[in-house]
Amino acid sequence: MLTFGHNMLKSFRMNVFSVSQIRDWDAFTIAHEPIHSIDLMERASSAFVRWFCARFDDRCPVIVFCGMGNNGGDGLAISRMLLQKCYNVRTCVVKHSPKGSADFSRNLERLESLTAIEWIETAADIPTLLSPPIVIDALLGSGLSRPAEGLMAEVIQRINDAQTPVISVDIAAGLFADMPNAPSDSIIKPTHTVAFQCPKLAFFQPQCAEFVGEWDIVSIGLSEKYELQTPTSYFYTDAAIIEPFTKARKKYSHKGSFGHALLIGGSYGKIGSIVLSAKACLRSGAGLLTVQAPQCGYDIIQTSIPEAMVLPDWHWRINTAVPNIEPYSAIGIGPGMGQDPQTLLMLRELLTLLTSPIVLDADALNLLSKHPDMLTILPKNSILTPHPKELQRLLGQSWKDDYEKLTLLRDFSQKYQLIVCLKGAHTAVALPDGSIHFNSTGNPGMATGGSGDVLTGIITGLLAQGMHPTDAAVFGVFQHGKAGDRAAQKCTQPALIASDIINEMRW
Ligand SMILES: NC(=O)C1=CN([C@@H]2O[C@H](COP(=O)(O)OP(=O)(O)OC[C@H]3O[C@@H](n4cnc5c(N)ncnc54)[C@H](O)[C@@H]3O)[C@@H](O)[C@H]2O)[C@@H](O)CC1
Ligand SMILES: Nc1ncnc2c1ncn2[C@@H]1O[C@H](COP(=O)(O)OP(=O)(O)O)[C@@H](O)[C@H]1O
Ligand SMILES: [K+]
Repeated sequence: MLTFGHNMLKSFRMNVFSVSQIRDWDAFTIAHEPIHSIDLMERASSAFVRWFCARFDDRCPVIVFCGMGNNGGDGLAISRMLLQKCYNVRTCVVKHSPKGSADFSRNLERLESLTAIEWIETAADIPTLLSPPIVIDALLGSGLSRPAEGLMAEVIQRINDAQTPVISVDIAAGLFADMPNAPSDSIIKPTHTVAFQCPKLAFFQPQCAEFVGEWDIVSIGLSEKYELQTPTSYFYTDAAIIEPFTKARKKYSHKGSFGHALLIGGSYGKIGSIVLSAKACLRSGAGLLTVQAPQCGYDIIQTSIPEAMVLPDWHWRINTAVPNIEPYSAIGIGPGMGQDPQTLLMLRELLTLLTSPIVLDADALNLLSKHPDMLTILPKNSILTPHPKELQRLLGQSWKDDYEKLTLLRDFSQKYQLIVCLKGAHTAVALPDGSIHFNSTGNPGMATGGSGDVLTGIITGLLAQGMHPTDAAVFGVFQHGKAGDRAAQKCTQPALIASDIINEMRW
């Protein structure tokens, strides 16, 4: 029955390192490649310039704002490279320190032979950005050690006021890469961030959205060995995830080879939820699907998804019956289910019968929140798919910022040994080993009723086919977003509805 093999997660994730790890990674590469730090800076800067030139031609005037650390050093090298490509470039350096870093100083010498540097030593020196050029922000990078203040804060403010495209080198000036800023901090609001080698934790935090903008990663060839040997708890799931899972079906396989899923949900007025889950479950490749729903859903489900079998509850409006779980290879429960006391009894009884992981969403999560004792009887590696409000209910508390939210998410997942997919723009999948996997796909068009029901169906379908629960969660979240992206391309984000995600599912 196991068609996908065992936990393939290791082969398809990009590490998200902390600032101190990035610094060590840098040093490791310099020592082991070996390469001089100035040449590594040259490599980083040319990677940025390649990205930049592919998007902006040399008719766009460019103004590069530099600090005096290595981020500023990158900025100086970028200025030089753009000048050599005949771009119209002004270079301004904020004199925030008596002395620049060694590689900043080397790059300053190299640039001074090509052009005049404009030093910003007081607010009066800040150039007016009237006919808006493109701003490259190389003021401060991952070496930020305190919030930007004084002259630096003033420059940041002026750039933000200019309403011009701003491209941040590595990370926006003033933004901490892996810890929260205070609301009053001065931070560049870039249209785009071009980060070196790996994303920063801040890129996945909703509270940092305006300080990140759109973002891309450019490779600067840091040591692969370091990446493999250095433990981290944060990962980014990119398109490489698809490859280990794209296996052709065996010639003599049959519907029994792909599992039998059971979905439980729906209630009077909310049968549509379980219909969406059911369609997505079948599209995920499950061999057979049974849907348990109240009587009122019988005709609706049989008519809208003839491929699914229906197990009607005796109750007209709600789910009450505990199913015989023996025939099923995976169970998903919750979409549109309601929270009637009789449904609660059914859920509680069902949980005591389980021996393998289950998928829980929506009202199943709300019932768990009200009766947290049930969390302890959930099979290890069960998959919960809360949106932030549902997570808050599960935790029984809120969080002061998005960083604390991640800590609470991880603690919860580890305490109960559950997989928790916290849904959002970069859905965060927390695993019982303490790792958190941020998703790369999806778009705001998916912020529409029923999108989450589709995800429940997908993950249940993957689990039914024998996929390891961690793979089913991370891969399912990725494919859900990917289908959403295809759907948005076809019908635009505002017009996207959950059914479009199902129609764009392909493996
Ligand atoms: N492995 C990588 O990712 C590489 C990174 N490089 C660049 O190096 C950058 C990191 O360089 P640094 O560590 O020099 O860091 P920064 O360029 O961010 O600057 C740090 C300097 O600014 C000072 N500083 C910190 N916070 C300040 C504030 N709020 N106001 C004023 N001054 C402040 C510090 O005391 C220090 O002197 C990266 O962001 C990236 O641009 C590349 O040059 C080479 C490879
Ligand atoms: N801005 C966004 N960017 C990317 N994905 C999003 C965005 N908003 C919502 N989604 C995705 O859409 C789904 C919404 O789920 P949920 O909130 O449970 O909706 P519903 O309960 O209506 O089904 C989640 O998978 C979420 O990750
Ligand atoms: K920067």
